[in-house]
Amino acid sequence: MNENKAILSIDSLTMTFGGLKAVDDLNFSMNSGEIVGLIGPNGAGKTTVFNCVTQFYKEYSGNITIHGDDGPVDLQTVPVTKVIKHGIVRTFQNLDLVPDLSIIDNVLIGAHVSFKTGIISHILKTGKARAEEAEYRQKALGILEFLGIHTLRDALAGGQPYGILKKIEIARALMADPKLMILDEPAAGLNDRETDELDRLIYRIRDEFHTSILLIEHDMGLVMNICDRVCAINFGKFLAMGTPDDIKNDPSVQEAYLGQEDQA
Ligand SMILES: Nc1ncnc2c1ncn2[C@@H]1O[C@H](COP(=O)(O)OP(=O)(O)OP(=O)(O)O)[C@@H](O)[C@H]1O
Repeated sequence: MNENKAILSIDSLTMTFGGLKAVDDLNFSMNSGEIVGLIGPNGAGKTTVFNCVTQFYKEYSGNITIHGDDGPVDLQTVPVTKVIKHGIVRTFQNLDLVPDLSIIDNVLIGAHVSFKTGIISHILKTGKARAEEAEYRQKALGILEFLGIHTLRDALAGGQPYGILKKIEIARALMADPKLMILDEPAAGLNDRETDELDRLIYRIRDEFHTSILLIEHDMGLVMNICDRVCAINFGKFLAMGTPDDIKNDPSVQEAYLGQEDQA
């Protein structure tokens, strides 16, 4: 599925730490419904790109634009806490869950951004707030079912295997009805069976939730299997963007990765 309508554009993105250009005049864009992988050797600048897109870093130069239903929005004008309102959600490599809460309550944390009734109504548990909570609980259950972990809904998140924890984080992100999901190393820590399942899950998320997916992943098998297109960077600079086959055969990409092996 590729609707050929831009969802995210990155134009001349540069992010500097002291004297170091972590991202250096980077340009790429992705279309609605696309699964795009951002790859590059260690220290290439991938995480910095994610942190700029999600506005965790705001001191960048260049433009990052989300093309939502209401037209293009320059994300630099959007506070980090409001980025989710523009349909962008992110999962973290270091899972950001509350171990002492049940799985479903962890997922419901992702819904607070969408609540229409105010916080006071929720504290006072007014009828309207209770109805809204019930509606979101139902939605959370549906998402847990989609991910195949609904029977665990009342179990504590703490102590669950890594594969389950990752699914809880994905469930929480899906509560926000994302237009663009940003996945930070989704396969890290998963065994082979879980990684195979992740391939299919990412497709199902794209197709059933009508979202685009941008991912950083060191597991090249996963990247090459699932991505429609791959963007390769090194030393913060654009190297190449194309289909997985184009990228595998691109001399500049091969050289960047060989350089990394030489250092190892
Ligand atoms: N907060 C920071 N302060 C200073 N330097 C940073 C900061 N974050 C990243 N860098 C530097 O910017 C460069 C790009 O780092 P970044 O983490 O974006 O790369 P990456 O491609 O995500 O790497 P990896 O694959 O190893 O996670 C590196 O040289 C890194 O040391």
